[in-house]
Amino acid sequence: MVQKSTSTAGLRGQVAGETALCTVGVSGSGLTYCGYDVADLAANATFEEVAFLLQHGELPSQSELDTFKQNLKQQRELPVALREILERIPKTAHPMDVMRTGCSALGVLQPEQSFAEQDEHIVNMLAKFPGIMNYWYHFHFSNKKIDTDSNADSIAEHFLTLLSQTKPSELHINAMQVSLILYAEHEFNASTFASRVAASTLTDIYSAVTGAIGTLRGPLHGGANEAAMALISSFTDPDDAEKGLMAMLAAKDKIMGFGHAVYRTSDPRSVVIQEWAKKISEEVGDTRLYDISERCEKVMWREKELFPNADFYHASAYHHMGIPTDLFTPIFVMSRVAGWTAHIKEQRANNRIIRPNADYIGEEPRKYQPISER
Ligand SMILES: CC(=O)SCCNC(=O)CCNC(=O)[C@H](O)C(C)(C)COP(=O)(O)OP(=O)(O)OC[C@H]1O[C@@H](n2cnc3c(N)ncnc32)[C@H](O)[C@@H]1OP(=O)(O)O
Ligand SMILES: O=C([O-])CC(=O)C(=O)O
Repeated sequence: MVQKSTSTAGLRGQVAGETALCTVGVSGSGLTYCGYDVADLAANATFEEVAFLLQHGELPSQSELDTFKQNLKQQRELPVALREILERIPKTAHPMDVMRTGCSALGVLQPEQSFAEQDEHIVNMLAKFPGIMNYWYHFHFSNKKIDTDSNADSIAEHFLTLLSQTKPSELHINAMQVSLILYAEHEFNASTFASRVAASTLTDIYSAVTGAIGTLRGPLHGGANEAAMALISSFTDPDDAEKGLMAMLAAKDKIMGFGHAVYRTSDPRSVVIQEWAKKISEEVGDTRLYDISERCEKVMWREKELFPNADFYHASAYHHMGIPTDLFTPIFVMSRVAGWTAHIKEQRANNRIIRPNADYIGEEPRKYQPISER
């Protein structure tokens, strides 16, 4: 069994600030957004309701939700200069680099001039991120300059419509709603903390979100959903997965999509997305990757007491929704921007620059030596 670290390396277990947005693992495994259980939200809410909740601390009334959705719809079209920038980013770029550059470019073209404008810029990012990803993707991979202004009712439907260039099925729209809700917020995870550190310098909102996107990109964080896809698709069937995993564990490899810095026994998001992964696999009539995933879960618990995190079952779910693997982590961005920006607002509302100390472990004080004497 893996010994879960009790050291404070990586600031593990340290309190680094206050938030009213989210609790993670308080009862060992739970997750709440502004007091609501994430499983309750995933079963009943839309992503827009959850984004509003994170931004305003309360669920919207019908008229508040209608106005919020209307504002989001009105901001979907990308400025010409941004489309030109996206066209110049090479086909070989990683889509997360496209998202990072797209967000940064938005901050150049439509800068946040004062914090009083922050809500407008949050709507701007929520509305435009699906278009940024899909405009670049279609320009390079289907030789099309797509219209990013769809009539879709939700961000979930809008993203899937732009990607497939057809009307997505209700099953896929509902699965994407759930996925966006599960990914929306997670307390002081690495990318959110990065956004709060940036915000604490009183920088603009696009700079703080650009830093967060770069932080989410890594395989130990959001990039794990893509790495989990690479893992499960490297196995031919569940028995092959068991054999392969045992070899990887013997070689002390990290198994992507397993383990967590805070949860100790389970990630409450995993069981929710697992159900959707099963439904979607059965709908396409191909449960091979899902069956492989289930076996991985069994082996990892038996061998290491490690459990699937939010990313693991997203891999087979997204794959069978026809989403290219490289776009998995950018979808995480389209959702987590709701959480990042809620934290940026919270940091700004009660700010002190985040500037911890370090324990010095270097050389004792010494005199400069001229280069001729070294
Ligand atoms: C949405 C998200 O960002 S969820 C996280 C996504 N990331 C991944 O799935 C990547 C794989 N997982 C990991 O690398 C880790 O579990 C992390 C980064 C998520 C958490 O890291 P930590 O807080 O350091 O984990 P923890 O303290 O529980 O780890 C203790 C031991 O378990 C091992 N361990 C943890 N996760 C794994 C894993 N997935 N595979 C193999 N061993 C693991 C660690 O290597 C460590 O062993 P060591 O002390 O010999 O180095
Ligand atoms: O909280 C973390 O460390 C990582 C995580 O699960 C998330 O950001 O969703």
